[in-house]
Amino acid sequence: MNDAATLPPLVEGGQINDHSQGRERVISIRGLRNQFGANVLHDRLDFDVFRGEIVGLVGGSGSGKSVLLRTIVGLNPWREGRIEVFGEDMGHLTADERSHVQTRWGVLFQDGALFSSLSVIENIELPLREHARVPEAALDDIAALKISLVGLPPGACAKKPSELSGGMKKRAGLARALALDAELLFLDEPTAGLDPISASNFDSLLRDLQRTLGLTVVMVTHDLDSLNAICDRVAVLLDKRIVAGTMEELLAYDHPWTKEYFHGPRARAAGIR
Ligand SMILES: Nc1ncnc2c1ncn2[C@@H]1O[C@H](COP(=O)(O)OP(=O)(O)OP(=O)(O)O)[C@@H](O)[C@H]1O
Repeated sequence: MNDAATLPPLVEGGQINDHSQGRERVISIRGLRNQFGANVLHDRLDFDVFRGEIVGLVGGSGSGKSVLLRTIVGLNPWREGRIEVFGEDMGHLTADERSHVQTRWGVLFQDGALFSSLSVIENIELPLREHARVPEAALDDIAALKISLVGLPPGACAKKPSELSGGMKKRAGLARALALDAELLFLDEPTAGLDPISASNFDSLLRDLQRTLGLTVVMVTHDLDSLNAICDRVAVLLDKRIVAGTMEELLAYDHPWTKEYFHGPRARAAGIR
């Protein structure tokens, strides 16, 4: 793998060109280093995410995409660097401050499966019980609202996750991630394992929710169709750093990995050119 120094030049926040003007940074990372033993995953990594955008996070297998998401949400202690979310310095929060920040984001991780012993509605009520002071009588109504928001029929409420299709499970997971009225969503390969039609329906749902709720979304994906269809910008984990830009900027970016990825046959099949 090339050394980070060989990356064509970037501007602030790992961007190819500056898109920051007049925009609020919901996430701002500077100089991040993550390392497991001798395995350095992130080094001098900068990354900005602006309010209201959907950013697709891509990169080779094992390049550290999931670890980056887990680091931002506080599930992975990092070695060096500064991470701000909503302007809060994530390295220096009290327990109360951390718990408050956590109510402003939702996560749908690959391993964040729904609890199989609970019904769909009980799964969605969990974060409401844990983090919000919602009166018991209002829990069912709020959870039912979230279930309809993600396009699940009311009949899904009482079902166990095992009774749902793959696409419905993803929607239920999304409803849980949105239970606390999150402003920011972290999704780790949300369309993995879905057939192309269900994946495309999930993408449309995400785009609709992002528009109507004003969400900011960071989404790890291997799905070039999703990248092309719904992402405003794409962030590539390259040589331990983030290179972020619009699809056009990445298509023109001079690096062997991006050239192969964005100009390969799978990209062409997804309509990227
Ligand atoms: N807690 C940990 N301890 C040690 N190594 C870890 C830990 N978490 C992740 N790794 C290693 O870090 C590397 C990056 O993992 P990560 O899951 O972030 O990759 P990824 O880019 O999401 O890959 P993929 O696209 O294959 O899912 C892998 O080699 C993984 O084994």
